[in-house]
Amino acid sequence: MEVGFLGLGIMGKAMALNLLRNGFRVTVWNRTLSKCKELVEQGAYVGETPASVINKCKYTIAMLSDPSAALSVVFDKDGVLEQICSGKGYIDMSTVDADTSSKISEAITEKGGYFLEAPVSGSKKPAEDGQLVILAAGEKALYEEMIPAFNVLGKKSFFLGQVGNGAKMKLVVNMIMGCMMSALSEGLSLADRSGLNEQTLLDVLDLGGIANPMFKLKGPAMIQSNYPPAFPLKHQQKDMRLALALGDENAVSMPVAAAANEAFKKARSMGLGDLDFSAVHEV
Ligand SMILES: NC(=O)C1=CN([C@@H]2O[C@H](COP(=O)(O)OP(=O)(O)OC[C@H]3O[C@@H](n4cnc5c(N)ncnc54)[C@H](OP(=O)(O)O)[C@@H]3O)[C@@H](O)[C@H]2O)C=CC1
Ligand SMILES: O=CC(=O)O
Repeated sequence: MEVGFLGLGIMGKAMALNLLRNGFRVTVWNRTLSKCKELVEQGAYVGETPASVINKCKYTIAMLSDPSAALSVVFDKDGVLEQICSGKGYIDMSTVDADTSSKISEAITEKGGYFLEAPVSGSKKPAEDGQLVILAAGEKALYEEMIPAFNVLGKKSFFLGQVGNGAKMKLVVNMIMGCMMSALSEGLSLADRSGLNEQTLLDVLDLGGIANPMFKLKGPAMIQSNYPPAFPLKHQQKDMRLALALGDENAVSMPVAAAANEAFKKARSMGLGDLDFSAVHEV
């Protein structure tokens, strides 16, 4: 199977490499072209623009930072819309809001193309290991055609119905994750300042009902103030912001998420946006 891949950041690079390793023919594009080099060494082709990737490939996946990047790659000059046409599928796996996804879907469908949103749960390591959880919505036929690729990228795919449902599910999940990370950060600080051992706190948490892989993975590094970026904090704050907007639209009161968002905003203002989201511990 041949696929195009737009966006080779932390996630996109790992996902495209996985597809290559599993026998897919992959044509990549990244705004900063130098990031394509490692993929080319592993057998990928390079497209000069998003439009040229779409022209070459029947299916193209995008993994971009945020709504403005996702829109720009589709609507700007040399973008996806210039070449999308009947028989071609566009799969946006970036985390964006439902409105952004719907705008992209409408534009692609108008040109005769197929659209699927398919944001993922799981970070750098699950992306490297093909263990993502895929939250797809949109064109069911395209979802079914993408199953071979999703089986390589993820451990489980959900088809959630109409466009927007994948985006919303992803935002709800990440809103919960951001709240949990904020709570862990406060707990570690409270333990430390009140004379307790932080590692002992992690050991206690790991044996009880709120044990989870994220605390276990990130906790020990947080104690060392070590935040190598797997999921950049600026993206977690974007997800909190978009989840809160979804709460506004639906009149859902979210005081815990609002407080956590303030902590992530503060962390960004302290220049921590490119570190892992666990750097909210510094706030
Ligand atoms: N990291 C993680 O653990 C996870 C991330 N996600 C989501 O996946 C998406 C990608 O995340 P991640 O890989 O970590 O992010 P990175 O910041 O590592 O990569 C972002 C990518 O978007 C590109 N980009 C940014 N702005 C533009 C633009 N205006 N036009 C074109 N390309 C642009 C970047 O290009 P360039 O290299 O030129 O800057 C890069 O390829 C985000 O939506 C994130 O929320 C979802 C699950 C887990
Ligand atoms: O979006 C981030 C993740 O870990 O999932």
